[in-house]
Amino acid sequence: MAKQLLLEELVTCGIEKNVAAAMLQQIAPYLSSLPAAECWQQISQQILKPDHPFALHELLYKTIFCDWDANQGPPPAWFPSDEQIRATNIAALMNDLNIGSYREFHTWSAHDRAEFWNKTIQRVGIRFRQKYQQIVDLSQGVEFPQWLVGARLNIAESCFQAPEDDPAIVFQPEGGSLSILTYGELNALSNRVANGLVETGFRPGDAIAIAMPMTAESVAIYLGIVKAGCVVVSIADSFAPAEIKTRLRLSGAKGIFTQDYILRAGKLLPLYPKIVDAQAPIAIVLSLDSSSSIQLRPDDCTWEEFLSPNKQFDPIPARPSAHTNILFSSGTTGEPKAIPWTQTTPIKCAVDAYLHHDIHSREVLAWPTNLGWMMGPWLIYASLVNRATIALYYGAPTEQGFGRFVQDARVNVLGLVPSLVSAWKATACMKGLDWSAIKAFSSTGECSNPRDMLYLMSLAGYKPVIEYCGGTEIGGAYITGTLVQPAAPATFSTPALGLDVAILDEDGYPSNKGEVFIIPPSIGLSNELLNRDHYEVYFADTPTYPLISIPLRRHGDQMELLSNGYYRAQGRVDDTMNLGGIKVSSAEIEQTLSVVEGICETAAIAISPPEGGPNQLVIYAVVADNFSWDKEALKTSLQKAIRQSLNPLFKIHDLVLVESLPRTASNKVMRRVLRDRYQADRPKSSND
Ligand SMILES: Nc1ncnc2c1ncn2[C@@H]1O[C@H](COP(=O)(O)OP(=O)(O)OP(=O)(O)O)[C@@H](O)[C@H]1O
Repeated sequence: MAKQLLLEELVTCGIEKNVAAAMLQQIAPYLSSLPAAECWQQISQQILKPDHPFALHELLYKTIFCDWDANQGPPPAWFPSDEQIRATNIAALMNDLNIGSYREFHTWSAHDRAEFWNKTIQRVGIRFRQKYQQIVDLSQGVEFPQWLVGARLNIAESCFQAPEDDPAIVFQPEGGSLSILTYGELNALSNRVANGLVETGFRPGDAIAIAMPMTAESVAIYLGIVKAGCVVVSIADSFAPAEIKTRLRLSGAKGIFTQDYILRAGKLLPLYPKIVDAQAPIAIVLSLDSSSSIQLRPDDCTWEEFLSPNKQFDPIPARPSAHTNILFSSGTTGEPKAIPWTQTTPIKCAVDAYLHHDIHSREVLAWPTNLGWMMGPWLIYASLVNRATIALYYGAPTEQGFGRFVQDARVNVLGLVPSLVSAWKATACMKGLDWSAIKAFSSTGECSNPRDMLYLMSLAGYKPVIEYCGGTEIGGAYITGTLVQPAAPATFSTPALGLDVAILDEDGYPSNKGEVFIIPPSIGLSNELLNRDHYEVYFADTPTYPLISIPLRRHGDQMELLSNGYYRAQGRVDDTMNLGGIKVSSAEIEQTLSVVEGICETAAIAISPPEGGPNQLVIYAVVADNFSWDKEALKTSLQKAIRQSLNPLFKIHDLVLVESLPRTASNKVMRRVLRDRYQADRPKSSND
């Protein structure tokens, strides 16, 4: 089919008629002469600009790829050039190993895992006090691997190998200006923390919590705790006292670092009183607002009182399996799990970042998060082990101030959760900024939708989005992307290097769509849980992969392998529904609905009717502020989208319009809460 583009179509996107005419003249030769991929490369890099209306970006993308086979998922919106590929860390390693193609490289990494980790540990320069005699001992089975046998290390030491004067952290308080903490300064500050801990009476192995925003100080505190041989207990600052209390109890924390207030969108929110309500142990309190003299409990002390003047500290070496951090999963599917990270988990963070995000020394990496979510500690190791710079903005990432920070700090890799992009798209607050320093985005936390990811790519003149899916108990990703492969919005191009995945159907046979299992072992995969039986949670009753008879590790996600070898996330196994005998994931329905005009976001849930019988599909939807909707008309549009793109048999039973969707503290939609809410409200809201 010849690609056609009409002047009126450009004008409808908001382009002035004479500008549109000139643009059409530029575009037409590409459209008529080049294959789709090349045509898109030319147009996306040379004609489309971040300031053009997004409707124009979308129109051109759809027109150019009008013949694209939808079984392959969305078409790529970024293609690496040979020069870009040659400059990557992956290419350097492939060159070393004399491996010619990425697929071959992944196969090698998954088959010769010991050698993969041996090589990458050397590449990123992990420091050992005593080197390992063996990379992995699997004598007790892949479910119980012993990594780096015989080694002694303190992983914080691997964070300080950049020149002392290089920037370790670039940061900016809300309304303030950019500041830099060098590697030398961060090292000295974390040593003062480690000395402070020893002087206060803490001993190696003690668990010490951090409940405060991710700031230059909290990064120094994190590294100081690890240097002292203690264990960080990461608690997100947004939690209520009861949740903080549970996490302190589960981890047996003996002390806590916190802050008096948090500044968010111009408001001072008290944090220390929440710590007191949680009956936390001895607290070391940083002060955001020096004018407020918050009354401390008798045993608590201020940051200034706590900090040792001694800037030298010899980090305590430990076994590879020693805990460094206790994290909690987000609890999307139930009670959060208390997951210890060992001295080796950070190696997974650093190696993923080195290979998949292609982090080089002195590059700047931003990822709005908190130490309470795995991406917080991940960001520390991903940046510092690779001698790069962490970029921290203390204000809300939903506002333009954040975008300006990304511009001014010359951020090279910007990570985020998909809901942040929806917010930026809804308010257009990131328009007009210069994000040209960005070389890649990364999205994690929950399923993204292709439209929002295309929008994100367009904000920086088309740079790839590395989808990054894993979990707290993985220390990184099990499935992701690279900078040596084309990037298609909201898809993954590869299982993570150093491991492999298997997608199985309900009967345990390999399939293109179904539950995804991890083929272990890998550095980063957890070996213990504090509040559950690790083997029961991840290995008991999992199928054995037919061809290789290795026990598979459960993760609870649904995945689809597309015909071009890329993957698409389908949400959690628990969010899968059976509609009229056909299995479908909520994520698939939500992705389909995301393109309907006026829709900001949706959550699809299945409800069992009280009288029994097949599940019914209920859609919760948030609509755009400026959209004048009529519920029945909207329901018809949604139904039409499902009929056209998914399956005419999936009938929407009910549409519920809401202001916002319930989310976990880490921003994940809690469909189980919606299911409970709908069942409870059913007589009122159902249209039976
Ligand atoms: N890029 C992504 N695309 C799709 N889903 C993602 C992505 N990144 C993360 N996720 C989802 O988040 C999960 C990991 O989150 P986390 O470790 O916080 O555990 P959780 O599953 O949310 O919590 P719990 O185990 O307590 O239910 C993944 O298994 C996946 O379902």
